[in-house]
Amino acid sequence: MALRMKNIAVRKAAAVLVEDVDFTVDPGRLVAIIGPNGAGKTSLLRAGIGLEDHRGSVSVDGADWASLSPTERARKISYLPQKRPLAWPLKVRDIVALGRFAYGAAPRSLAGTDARAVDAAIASCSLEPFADRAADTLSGGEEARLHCARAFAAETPYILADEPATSLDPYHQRQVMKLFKGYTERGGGAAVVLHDMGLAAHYADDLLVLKQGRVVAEGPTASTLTADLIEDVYGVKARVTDDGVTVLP
Ligand SMILES: Nc1ncnc2c1ncn2[C@@H]1O[C@H](COP(=O)(O)OP(=O)(O)OP(=O)(O)O)[C@@H](O)[C@H]1O
Repeated sequence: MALRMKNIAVRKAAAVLVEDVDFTVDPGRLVAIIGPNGAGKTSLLRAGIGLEDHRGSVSVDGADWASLSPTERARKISYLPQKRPLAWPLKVRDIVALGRFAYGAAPRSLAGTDARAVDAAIASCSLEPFADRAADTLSGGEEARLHCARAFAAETPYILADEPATSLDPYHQRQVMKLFKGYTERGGGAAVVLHDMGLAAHYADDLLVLKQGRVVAEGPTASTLTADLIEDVYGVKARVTDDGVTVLP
């Protein structure tokens, strides 16, 4: 049981965006994908779920991703894209209910399992006070939790999230990471693109480190995230301690 990507490569004309990346997300693990701007993190996630033309193969719990129908795929992996525009002023509860779409649930008439999944997702993301508000009235932190709730409502075994904590204040960044941690503690497998190495150090079980489209390091966070790695990948000096990561001036 795992989400496995093998030999993933993404090219656009002469540009190599991702080259020969192997990547596994195991149930119960939170993997942080880190690397500088343009390293290929988004391209890898998009290729992994078939949104980007690519070479290589993807399997989910033993099933070849290419052979799954759109509905089967939507029941396996939730994807939080980097850009998450809210096109309509829908109610928070109705947006979370979109997570049940792959089960045939109509947002305004949820029952049984669907209603329970939506209520649980709203509760786990502390969105009860906002459930009947128009989503375009939420603050940035509340909106980030809304997107997490939509993903959790789908009750997929895997979630891929592209920078879910970016542009949030430190408190809300931690809140969002705790949501993913809770999801993996309940048995889900999550891969989360992060730019904040402190968050990665604190919350991720494993790291996948990309640079110029290639994997330069991977493994358990504690042994993988070193000052040498940070200098090699980002070109900055850093101090890595049990308390976290400090990027030096
Ligand atoms: N259609 C395209 N043609 C050429 N290059 C592209 C195309 N799409 C993306 N790229 C380039 O591919 C590289 C990888 O982009 P990607 O968005 O995957 O990186 P990223 O690691 O997610 O970056 P960031 O941290 O800035 O979000 C970037 O240099 C980007 O400009």
